[in-house]
Amino acid sequence: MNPVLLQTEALVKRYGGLLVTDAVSLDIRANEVHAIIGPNGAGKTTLINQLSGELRSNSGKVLFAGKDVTGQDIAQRARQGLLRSYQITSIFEDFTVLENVVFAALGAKEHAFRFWRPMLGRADLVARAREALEDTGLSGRAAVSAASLAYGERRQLELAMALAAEPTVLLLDEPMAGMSSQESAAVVALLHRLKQRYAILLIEHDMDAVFKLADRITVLVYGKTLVSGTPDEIRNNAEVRAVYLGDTAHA
Ligand SMILES: Nc1ncnc2c1ncn2[C@@H]1O[C@H](COP(=O)(O)OP(=O)(O)OP(=O)(O)O)[C@@H](O)[C@H]1O
Repeated sequence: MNPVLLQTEALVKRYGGLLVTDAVSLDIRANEVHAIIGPNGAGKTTLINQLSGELRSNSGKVLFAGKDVTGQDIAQRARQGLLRSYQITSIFEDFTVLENVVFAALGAKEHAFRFWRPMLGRADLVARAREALEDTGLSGRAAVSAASLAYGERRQLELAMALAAEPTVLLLDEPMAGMSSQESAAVVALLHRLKQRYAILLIEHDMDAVFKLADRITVLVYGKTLVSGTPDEIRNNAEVRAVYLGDTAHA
């Protein structure tokens, strides 16, 4: 089995009396896509926020590459390679696609938020940014302003920005949401390639995409892990079919 890169131990998040993450323990291994699925309100986004460091947990642990990062904020975790796609830095509409990616490449490691334009003189960052654009299929749009991108292309740009920041683990919250079926298919193909290099935690409502991509699937219901297993195990689990997949389970 591939090494564990990210792990939670009995992670808990409460909002007042509402237990949103109920002692969740799971792990994400190198070169795998681990998908989290579950009904609306199951706590998927909350869990990803706890993993990225955007939300503090009430109890439990987050271990990244064997190190306890529970007390670290989002920037500290990002610098070590635990990256949530859209949260590294927001898109600057007036800058070009390439400039946005160069900025993400710089921002994750050096916190230098000044001298914007001269950054394009940094050959190492530009090379990394171009590679991320190539990976995400956006090379042809490098020189246009971010404001002119279509919705699907913006999601590709967010992914390119995460890649440029040199992740080891990518946290993706509904990367196909709002995309056309053609755009979704392109993202599925992209994530297939990316898992050769990274560990990916994927939250996605598109079950076709989940069952095509995931090596393991965890089903969350009311903040609790109902079951975790291979796509086949999940597809054939009677309880999962009853609470979530219903008749739409994909054969
Ligand atoms: N800031 C908050 N304060 C209070 N309750 C919250 C807060 N954020 C989330 N919740 C509640 O926590 C529960 C889980 O929400 P969350 O968004 O994590 O679920 P989800 O599985 O991602 O849902 P969806 O599939 O609809 O995106 C919901 O009942 C939601 O109302």
